[in-house]
Amino acid sequence: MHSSSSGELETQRPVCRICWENTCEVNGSEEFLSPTPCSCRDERSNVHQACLERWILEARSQGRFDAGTICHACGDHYSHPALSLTVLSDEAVRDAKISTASGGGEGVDHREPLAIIGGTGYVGRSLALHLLGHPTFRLGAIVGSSATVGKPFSAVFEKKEEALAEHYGADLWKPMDFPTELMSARVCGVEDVIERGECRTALSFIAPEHGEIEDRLAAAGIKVFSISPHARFDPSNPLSVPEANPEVLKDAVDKAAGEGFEGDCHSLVKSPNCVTCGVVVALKALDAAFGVEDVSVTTFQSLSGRGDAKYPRDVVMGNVYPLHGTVERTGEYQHGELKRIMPDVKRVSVAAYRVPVQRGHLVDVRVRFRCETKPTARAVERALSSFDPLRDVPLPSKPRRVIYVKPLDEEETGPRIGTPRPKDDHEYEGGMSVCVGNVVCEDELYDVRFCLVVNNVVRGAWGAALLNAEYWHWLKGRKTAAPGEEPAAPSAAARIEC
Ligand SMILES: NC(=O)C1=CN([C@@H]2O[C@H](COP(=O)(O)OP(=O)(O)OC[C@H]3O[C@@H](n4cnc5c(N)ncnc54)[C@H](OP(=O)(O)O)[C@@H]3O)[C@@H](O)[C@H]2O)C=CC1
Ligand SMILES: N[C@@H](CC(=O)OP(=O)(O)O)C(=O)O
Repeated sequence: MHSSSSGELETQRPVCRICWENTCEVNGSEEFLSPTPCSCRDERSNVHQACLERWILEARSQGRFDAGTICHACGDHYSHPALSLTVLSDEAVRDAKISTASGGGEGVDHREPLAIIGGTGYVGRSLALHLLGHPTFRLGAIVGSSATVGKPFSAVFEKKEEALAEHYGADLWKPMDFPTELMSARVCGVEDVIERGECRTALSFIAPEHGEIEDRLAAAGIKVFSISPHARFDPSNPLSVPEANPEVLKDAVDKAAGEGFEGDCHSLVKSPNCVTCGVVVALKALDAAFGVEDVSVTTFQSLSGRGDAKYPRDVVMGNVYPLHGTVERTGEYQHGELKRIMPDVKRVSVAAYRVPVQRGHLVDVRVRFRCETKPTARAVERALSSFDPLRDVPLPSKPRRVIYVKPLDEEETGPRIGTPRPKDDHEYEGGMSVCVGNVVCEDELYDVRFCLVVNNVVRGAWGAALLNAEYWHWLKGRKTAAPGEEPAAPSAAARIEC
């Protein structure tokens, strides 16, 4: 019980068992999960959903892979529908006996095997951890270059993680822990995947100069979902972010059905650049509500955006530098992709910078609207937070909230801290939600400006490819299960009157 300065006892308010506050320290909610997700009782039964999700992710990143399935306080198995993304069903975890292309393989696992191309890289390693608990896909093959083929995945994983942590230092870089569940996995080559024929779906995280690997897989009849810039601007390859342009994959599946699905593998399903993946959902939400005319984007991109390639420490530490004119074409990609996904936007201006942050890209977005009467900041926030165009489509990796709108941090004592911030705001819903804050409409040049944090490794990389794979399979399932019956058409958010 708290006591006030006058010595009077204040009425005790229930507190969350994780943050020890009534108001959630993650998102300001005062609601506790109800019903309680485990057998914890009395004062331990109260828990904010966002706090629990954050705790689960932290525990998992420290190698506790049963976090999210079992409550570490009472030992009970979690069951709560609202925890669908981060908390795995008991069944999914029990069944998660990983069989890899060259080892493991005990037990029956009915989930579809996925090949991860570029699986030994930064994005691939992060996905390998996540797939341990995925309800419909399992790790089928970890594919690397000739430098790593045949090696134990654990040795490659740990060596690369150690190298990054040593290079950037513990203050900046936190390595991922290797999961014991994958101890028997070995790295394999692309030819192994093609010859074995077990994996019919591949997620590709490969540099553009090795893009022919994707073409070889496609030619072998394997459906490839890729984040690589390779062939990303080829109009025959769908460029898809399911919440932003759901019609693109839907059209592709309709077309594939006409060709018999197995014959469709020639087209690669592409996700855009990591920044585009985040910015485009916010812009689509605003376009549906107010009509987007012009967009200016300035990015502050974290170091993990370049995977295992290490920037010289003395250049990046305590520094910021423009990416324009360097080998990194990130700004150029964002410009072209925004124009392709939102062809009605008139003018797009992009400037990209690299900053010494491990994970999470911060993006400053400025927009001019088409609507005559300009919206208030609150109306913009409402349009963003209510955006849910796939609400009727049940995909395991789809965030419950596509966009989290964050109010300013308000502390009773001490100054307000500007928000959102990459370090603190990149893990909503396991990194699949985009976080928006700092929404300002009093600007002399633009109708609104705001900041956005996108998790470049999850929402901007493997999560983007995985969501496309899930959506593709869902659309395909609907198509083959009930010919003639269309999946519920995802509709854009309702237009909000200005
Ligand atoms: N990091 C991020 O946040 C994002 C990255 N991307 C894009 O994703 C791709 C991968 O990114 P990231 O994981 O960060 O990169 P990394 O450099 O960390 O990983 C590269 C991967 O490619 C493999 N590889 C390299 N050469 C070959 C080859 N000749 N044949 C087969 N495999 C090969 C590497 O294998 P080996 O270990 O054997 O060398 C490794 O698995 C890039 O195109 C990047 O632009 C997109 C969005 C976000
Ligand atoms: N290059 C991006 C990551 C990415 O999205 O890759 P690409 O631009 O190759 O699609 C970054 O620096 O953060």
